[in-house]
Amino acid sequence: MKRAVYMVYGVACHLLFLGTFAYMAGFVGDLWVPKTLDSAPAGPVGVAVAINLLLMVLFAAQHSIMARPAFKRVWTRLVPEPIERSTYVLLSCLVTMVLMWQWRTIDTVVWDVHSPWLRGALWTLFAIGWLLIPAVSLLINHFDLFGTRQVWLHWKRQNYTSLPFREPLAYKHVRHPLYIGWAIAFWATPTMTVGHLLFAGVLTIYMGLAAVVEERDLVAHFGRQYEEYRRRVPMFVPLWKRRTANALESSVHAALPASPEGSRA
Ligand SMILES: C[S@@+](CC[C@H](N)C(=O)[O-])C[C@H]1O[C@@H](n2cnc3c(N)ncnc32)[C@H](O)[C@@H]1O
Repeated sequence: MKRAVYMVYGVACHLLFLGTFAYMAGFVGDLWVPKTLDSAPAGPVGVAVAINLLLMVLFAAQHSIMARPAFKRVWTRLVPEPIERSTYVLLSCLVTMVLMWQWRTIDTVVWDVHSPWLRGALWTLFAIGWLLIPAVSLLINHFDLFGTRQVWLHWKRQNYTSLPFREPLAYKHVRHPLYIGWAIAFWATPTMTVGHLLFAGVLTIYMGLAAVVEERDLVAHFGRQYEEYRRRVPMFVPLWKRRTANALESSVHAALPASPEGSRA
């Protein structure tokens, strides 16, 4: 009975993610859905900026803190291991929904592209970004990332086994293609407002920092294999010269507090 409940819970959390993701595409693109980044200007700009920053800090804190090993050790005393990832997914969806629900529009236009060709190209890029995210997650570990593999293994009375290091397709060229997909999805728009720019800018900076922290975990988890991968493959920009990239990454690493152990982001 418990295994069936976990299975249903895991699948429900996964489906909730897919729904939240689809809504978010409409939210960011100002398309189809009732509430979007640019749908309803409200109140003074200073207040809107403060609320939006607070929402994004909440989003970043939930995503980062809950992925750390120390947090998971305490957390799994309350939440059973097989549904730990699904619960992470559930809370990530809830935080994302709050962000979208409470988002304050700042509709001052930063750029507005008029050329139909360029508009078409930017919408194509937007679609590529949103398609790249599920595609890359399928390449690497989609069902593990969203917790359904964990409940499925539990359902079959099998122990959880972590997935091995891999370099499928895009991972041969950059170490964080998923974050590149998100960045494209956030930035590719023919009409950029101040609110949209704030959203894209803050979340892009967050992903840059999250990738650095995630890599410490990945080195701790995969060991030399990931260290060697880091030496060989650039972080975000394909063909980026390793020397420049290494210097940049080292300075970010130096600015962050030391982390002794590894986990999944
Ligand atoms: C949220 S995903 C983000 C992956 C990466 N930052 C990206 O942008 O593509 C994090 C998960 O990917 C896994 N992961 C990242 N790179 C990997 C690799 N080369 N091989 C296997 N797993 C990897 C980590 O273990 C973690 O569970």
